[in-house]
Amino acid sequence: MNPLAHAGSRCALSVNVNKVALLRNTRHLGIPSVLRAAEQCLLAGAQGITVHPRPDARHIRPGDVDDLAAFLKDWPQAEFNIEGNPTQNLMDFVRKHRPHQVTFVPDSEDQFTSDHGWTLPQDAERLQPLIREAQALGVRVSLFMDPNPAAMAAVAALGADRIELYTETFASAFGTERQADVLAGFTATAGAALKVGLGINAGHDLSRDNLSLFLRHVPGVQEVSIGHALVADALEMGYAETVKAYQRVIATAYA
Ligand SMILES: CC(=O)[C@@H](O)[C@H](O)COP(=O)(O)O
Ligand SMILES: NCC(=O)COP(=O)(O)O
Repeated sequence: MNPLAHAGSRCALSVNVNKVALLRNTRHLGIPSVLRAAEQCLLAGAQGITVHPRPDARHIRPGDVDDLAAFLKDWPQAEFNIEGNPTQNLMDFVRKHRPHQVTFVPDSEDQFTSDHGWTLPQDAERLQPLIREAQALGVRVSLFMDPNPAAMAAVAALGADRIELYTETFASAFGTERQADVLAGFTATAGAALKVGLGINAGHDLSRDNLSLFLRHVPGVQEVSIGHALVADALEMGYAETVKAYQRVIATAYA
C-alpha cells in the first residue's frame, strides 16, 4: 500500500452521463433520462456528475447541461464537472453555469473520444487566459494530462488547480505484462503533481475491474470520473447497485 494513497480523504466518484445521452439521442422519446440517471447515481452515493458537451452534440446537448445545472442546485453536496475544449464551446457553459469544476480537454471537434492530454509548454499561451477566466468565475480548473512527471511543473506554473490523469494507457495495460511499468508512470506523475501543489483527478476507461489497483498505487487521487464502463454496468445492474459497487471498490482500495 502506498502511504501517499491516503493523502487527503477518500477519492470522490463523479459519474459521467455522456453515454446515457448517447442512447437517448437514438430516438425522439426522451428516454433514458439524463436527469434520472444523475439523480439515481447521487441517491446511491456518487459525489458528482460529469458531462462532456462536445461541439457536435453527439451525446450531451446544451439543454442537458442547462437541466443538470438547475437540477444540481438541489444537491449542494454534489459537484458538477463540465469537460471540453476551452478553445471551442466549453467556456460558454462555464460563463453560463459556473460549475464547481471545469476540465480542459484538447479534443478536436470530430474526435472519436478523448485520447490525449495537453502539450506543455506549447499549449500554455492559449490556456493561460482561459484558466484565469474560469477561476475568476469561481470555477476550479483541471487540465487533462497524459502521465508525464516532467510536465507537472508547467501545469502548476499555469495556475491550474488540478490535473486529470488520462488513464486509458493504464486501462489497456491492466492485466498485461506492461501493467507494472505503466502504473509506475502514473504513480510518478501523481507524486510530481503533489510536489508542486496540484490536485489530482483521473479518468477514461476506468472500471470496476481496474479501479482498485489504480487507487492503491497512485497517490492523492481526489476524484475519479467514470462513464462508459459505469453506464455499461448500470445496463445490467441498475444505477443504484452499480454506484454502490464502485463505492465499495473505492472503499476497499483505501482499506
Ligand atoms: C475526457 C475523457 O476522457 C472523458 O471524460 C470524455 O468525456 C469521454 O468522451 P466520450 O464519452 O465522448 O467518449
Ligand atoms: N474524464 C473521464 C470521464 O469523465 C469518463 O470517461 P469514461 O469513463 O467514459 O472513459
